[in-house]
Amino acid sequence: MSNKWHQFNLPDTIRIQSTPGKGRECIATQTIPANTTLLTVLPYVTGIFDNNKKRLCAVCVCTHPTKCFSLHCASCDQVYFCSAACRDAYTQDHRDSGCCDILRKLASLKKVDRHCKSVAKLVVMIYWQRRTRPDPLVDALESHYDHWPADVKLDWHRVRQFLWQQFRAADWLRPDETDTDIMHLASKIESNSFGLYLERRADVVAGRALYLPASMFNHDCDNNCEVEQWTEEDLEDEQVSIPSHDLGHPTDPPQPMATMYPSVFTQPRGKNRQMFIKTTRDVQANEPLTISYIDTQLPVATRRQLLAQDYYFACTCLRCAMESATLAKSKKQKSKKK
Ligand SMILES: C[S@@+](CC[C@H](N)C(=O)[O-])C[C@H]1O[C@@H](n2cnc3c(N)ncnc32)[C@H](O)[C@@H]1O
Repeated sequence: MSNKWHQFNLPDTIRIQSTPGKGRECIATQTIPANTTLLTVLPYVTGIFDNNKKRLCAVCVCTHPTKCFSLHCASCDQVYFCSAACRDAYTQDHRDSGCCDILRKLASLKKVDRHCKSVAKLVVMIYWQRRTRPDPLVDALESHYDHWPADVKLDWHRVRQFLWQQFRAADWLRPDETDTDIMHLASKIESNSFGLYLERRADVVAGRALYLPASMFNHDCDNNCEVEQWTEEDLEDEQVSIPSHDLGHPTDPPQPMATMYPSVFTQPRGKNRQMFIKTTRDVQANEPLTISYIDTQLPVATRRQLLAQDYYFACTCLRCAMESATLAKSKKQKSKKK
């Protein structure tokens, strides 16, 4: 086993194995019962989507319970904070404003695909962060850049040029680094990051984050593990109850109390967005440990299409193989009948 895989800091219950057609995958080293938490990971880097940047704290990644945070980084205006403590943690880390300059320019870049912009935000943060907190695991992540179709590469053209120029001017590049390396990082982010959901709104993806050790978990349409995220605690402690008629017209009939939250909290609302990976059923020793990247309730053709289109791979799981074979057989029988 390569030494670099040990750097993923996985627990003793997991080893990494390289499997043809699947790359590296996590394997159970022993029998693991259902509902066992295998990993608890903090994000290496998080990027909140522009349309939710006021709703999620850029440091602890908690969600404002009802509206928007007002504290923000005055230098770039791209990141918002739940509390002065989170703002101070961020600005202390970003005292050198190079990151803010690039984030601000990126936000105002015109005629750029929104998805590219949101991935590029993480690229900037990783390049900035690696100057003080490099992590060799970022280099070890899998990239599918070489498989990107020409139209996707074209969508990226402007952002690619922008990042290359900015990183060069800021002196952030390693001596032999090229603009293709920047694109490989963009692809690694696409293939290895996890969606950040609004707390209590599991249907709204509000950003994405890299949880490095979790990036070693492959997809399976019959997965035996699941991912959970968690942040907030004591959410209710700062809510203020206001009689609703204070908010409405004085002649309105009396209403029950309404709950309000301040736009700046006295304490950080969370302890970063932790990710848990836990088993959903009993797993045998030497069995691959897998999660699902997509909705596994979908029919096989749709699942395979989504995985190819969004993740650039043809799923080699047993369920796909069996359902694809059944589908092919029934199509053959139908065409014979005709
Ligand atoms: C998050 S990474 C998982 C770790 C990866 N295998 C590696 O070696 O770095 C996701 C990548 O793993 C591969 N992969 C994951 N699940 C797969 C599956 N069911 N079939 C084939 N390849 C898979 C794909 O290349 C995918 O882009």
